[in-house]
Order: sequence, then C-alpha cells, then structure tokens
Amino acid sequence: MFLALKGCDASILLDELATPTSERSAGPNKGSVRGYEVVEAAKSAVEKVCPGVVSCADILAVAARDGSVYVGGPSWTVKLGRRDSTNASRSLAESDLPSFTSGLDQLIPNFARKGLNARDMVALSGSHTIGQAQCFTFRNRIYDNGSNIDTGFASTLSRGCPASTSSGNSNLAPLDWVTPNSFDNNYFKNLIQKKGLLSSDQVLFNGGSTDNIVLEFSKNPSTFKSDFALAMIKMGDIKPLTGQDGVIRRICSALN
Ligand code: HEM
Ligand SMILES: [Ca+2]
Repeated sequence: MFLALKGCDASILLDELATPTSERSAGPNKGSVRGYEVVEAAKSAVEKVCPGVVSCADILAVAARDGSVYVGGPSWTVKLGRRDSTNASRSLAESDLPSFTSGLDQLIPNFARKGLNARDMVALSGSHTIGQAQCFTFRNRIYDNGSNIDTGFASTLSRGCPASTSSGNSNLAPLDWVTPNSFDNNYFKNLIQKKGLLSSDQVLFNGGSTDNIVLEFSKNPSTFKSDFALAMIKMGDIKPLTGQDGVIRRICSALN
C-alpha cells in the first residue's frame, strides 16, 4: 500500500534516521511497504544528470504509473512539479490510512476526506489485482466462519496461514488468487465469488452500495482501467507541495 498521507509529498520515504516520526514504521506500512530502494535508485540516476530539480514525490508518482504499465495496467499522464515534505507524521499515517478491517461505512468517508468518491475508492482498491498480503491481515476473515467467504477458498488459505496468532504471521498470500501478477479485473470477479482476501476487499461486494460498481468493473475491464487511471490522477493531486512550499530532497530517505 502506498497511499500518501498529508498528500503526495514523499513523506513516506523519510526513514527512521531522518525523523523519529517516520511513516515507514506506522502500523499500516511497517513490514509491508517495499521498493524504497527502487525509488532511491531512480532518484540518484536523475540527480546525476539534473541535480536539485526533480522531487521524490514526482518520482514516486511516475513510478506508480510505470508500475501499472509494467504489469499490464493503464497508463496516464502524470502532472509534475510536486515538491517534497520536510517532515513526516506517523500519527496522521495511523489515523488516516484505512485498515484491512475497515467496513464500507469507514472506507467511503475515509476516501471522501481526501476528495475521492466511492467509485474512485472501488477502482483504486482494484490495485489489489496484483501483490500479496501477510497472514495476519486476513487470518480473522478465514477463521471467523462468516458467510461472506467461500468455504473452499478459506480452507485453501488456511494451509498457509495457521489459526494460532503465534505463527505464520508474515506468510504471504496473493491478493488476487487467479492472476496475482497481472493487472486485470479478476479482483472484482473474485469478490463476486466471495473470494476477496482482505475483509476490506470483500466489503466492496457484500450487499452494500458499492455492489453495482464491482459488478460493472467485473464485466467491463476497460471501464475499470480507465476509471483506475482517472482515480490515480485524482490521488496524485492530493495536496501537493508546489511553488516555494517544501523542498527538492537530494536523497529520498533523508532530509537535506
Ligand atoms: C481501500 C483501502 C485499502 C486497504 C484497507 C488496503 C490494505 C492493504 C493491505 C492490508 C495490504 C497487505 C499489506 C501486507 O500484508 O503487508 C495491501 C497491499 C497492497 N495494496 Fe492496499 N489497501 C487499500 C487501498 C490500496 C490502494 C488505494 C492502493 C493503490 C492504488 C493499494 C495498493 C496495494 C498493493 C499494490 C498491495 C500489494 C503490495 C505488495 O505486494 O507488496 N491498496 N493493501
Ligand atoms: Ca490480477
């Protein structure tokens, strides 16, 4: 998960040495977010040819777009000119980021506070068409005998994720069990079969107001892709630092 908190200001890249309030160790990010070294490598290559001009926040936004294209997802034009924060807020990261236990009644207002509507939220959740999650994030869902999970799916997952909270916590399972490495609309097809991995995935199709959006994206991959691209542009527009605000960091993990 790579949602920016205060906004798209690369605050998530600041490490523990840079600031004790690093967002890297915020609950939803700790032991989870990966790829910091990829962003740092891109930044150092750019600094070599054009020092002090391209922000870490812009590099992150471009990397997200290129990552989408790389796995078969849509492309979009990334607006440039964001600047980097000079601080990070772990408390904001912990209070603002949604959780894998969030219900629709939390997810919708949570995204709305950032200017993203329910359709944006569902489209962006579709990024769980790729990637993996750790056992502790879906354990409750597979062992609670709830009715919104396919029983065969739950039992398959239980093999890699023991019921006891004392082991297997970091074992991984794909967020989209059919095509975990490609950007397609299988994520939404899974939800309709009650095979969403996280509780926060399955709530998008569980008799609530977003059911019709999930149905639409499951039937129409191109609508999903174009809505995803639009929502990514909207997310990239969340409170960027521009003009004289913020800085251009020299190293993304560190303060200048
Ligand atoms: C709707 C609210 C969301 C919740 C509750 C959520 C939660 C999570 C959780 C718990 C994981 C697994 C983390 C781990 O086990 O370490 C995850 C993974 C992931 N999330 Fe989200 N997420 C949300 C929205 C998003 C959005 C908006 C995006 C991007 C547009 C996104 C992209 C990803 C990706 C790509 C992964 C896989 C990472 C990997 O394989 O390393 N998620 N998410
Ligand atoms: Ca997929």
